[in-house]
Amino acid sequence: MRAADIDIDISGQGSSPGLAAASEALLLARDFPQMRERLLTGGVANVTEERAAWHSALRAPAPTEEIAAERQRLNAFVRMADSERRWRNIVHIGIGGSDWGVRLAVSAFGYAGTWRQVHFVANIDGHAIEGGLAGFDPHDTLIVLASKSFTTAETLQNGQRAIEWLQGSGVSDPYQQVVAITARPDVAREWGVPDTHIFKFWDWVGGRFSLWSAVSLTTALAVSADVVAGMQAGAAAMDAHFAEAPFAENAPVQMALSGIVNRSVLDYGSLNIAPYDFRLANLVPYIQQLEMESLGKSVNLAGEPVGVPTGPAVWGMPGTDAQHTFFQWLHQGSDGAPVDFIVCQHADHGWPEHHKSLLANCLAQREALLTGKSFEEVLQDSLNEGVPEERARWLAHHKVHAGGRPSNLIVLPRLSPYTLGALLALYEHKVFVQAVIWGINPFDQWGVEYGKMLAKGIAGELSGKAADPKHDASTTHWVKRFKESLR
Ligand SMILES: O=P(O)(O)OC[C@H]1O[C@H](O)[C@H](O)[C@@H](O)[C@@H]1O
Repeated sequence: MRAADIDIDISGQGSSPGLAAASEALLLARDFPQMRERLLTGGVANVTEERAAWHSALRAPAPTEEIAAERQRLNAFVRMADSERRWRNIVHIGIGGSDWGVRLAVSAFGYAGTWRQVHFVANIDGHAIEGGLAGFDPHDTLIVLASKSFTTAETLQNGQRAIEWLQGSGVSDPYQQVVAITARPDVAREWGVPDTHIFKFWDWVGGRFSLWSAVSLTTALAVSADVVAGMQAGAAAMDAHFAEAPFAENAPVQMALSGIVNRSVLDYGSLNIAPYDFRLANLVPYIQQLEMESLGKSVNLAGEPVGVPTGPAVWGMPGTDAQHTFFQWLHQGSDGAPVDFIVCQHADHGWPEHHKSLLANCLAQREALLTGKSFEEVLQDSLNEGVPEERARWLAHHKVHAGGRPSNLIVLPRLSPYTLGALLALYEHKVFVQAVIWGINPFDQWGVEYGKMLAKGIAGELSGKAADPKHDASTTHWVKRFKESLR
């Protein structure tokens, strides 16, 4: 299958004419065409939060006037900063969707260094902001605060520290060195950020889709505005493919269906992402957030249990590092996991022998998982090497590779903003199709909200508020103990 310049080989997944017919019937029974239409036209796709999930509008070639105007403002800001050679350093402060996408784009296209240095600060751990500010000249640093809600504790606390750092360093007008990107411009204004430094996005952009919004300002400043535009164009091409291609040739649909079989029928509990590209290390956490926040649900839209296992745990690491870390588990462990191999046909460096090895490793790992090696084959290998038969038979049990482990091979012609944008949209739509089939809302994240709320309560207790009597005994013990050490 080919979609937006990307080849998607799903021949490593189970298939049969019966399965294809049943899958199509299931999609229709779930009103998939109508649900897709609602998603792509800005209807209320996120029913529990009563709003659209219209991130596709942000990359449409002809978006709304409001979106186009905000894009122009952002590009003008980047042009101004570049022409005046302002801000050698950027501290990008944001977390989750306000972080991973930008980190991914900057590491993918700025891997060989950028003239502006960027530090990403997400974690509430004070060491993160300490390291994020270290080594930068405060007079030549731009602080980018990226938060859709402008209420996220990590981002606000880290942002406060960064502003104090500017103030404490004698910067004459610190807020001229602060930019806010948010769906709550009013709150950013209350913080003191000037209007010209506030870039807006909208309530209907889910947090994990923020990459498509003005949050990509950091990408534009660190690498270039062309990267942002290229990623948008690639994602828009994948949107068009998703909207128009028949089910049998629709890459997100087909990837979704095999993922459902792997999870809900074959009972694989996880999905491994193996980008054979050093530049795509941050693709793993990006897809991890996309899939696990979206599909980490077990009730359907009617509020009833789904009844089958839903979204898998997503994990991974770039190959070939992964081969020396956990691939043994994939080859011979008792559980195994489907693997998405992602690789570029052409490299952008000047050492063809490295790329040859990379491609060979990618294909070899996939083949080993797929075809395996039987008892008879490994036995014969040992006998050919002269191993005595008794030992060879014993050894063969250890060397057997069951094979039959499912995988996808996703081949980009080369890593460009266009192909990366298309790849991300491929995964987004795959996740959407799976949510439709399982009947769940992929656009909310109540578990994250619950955790945030509890943390806020405990932070209050650590600052002296009365302990919540509803805590379990262990939490009560540790709140008391940490409170003492914080005095
Ligand atoms: O952009 P913010 O409002 O600060 O939110 C940052 C992140 O917060 C939570 O973790 C949500 O689950 C994410 O989806 C979101 O991206």
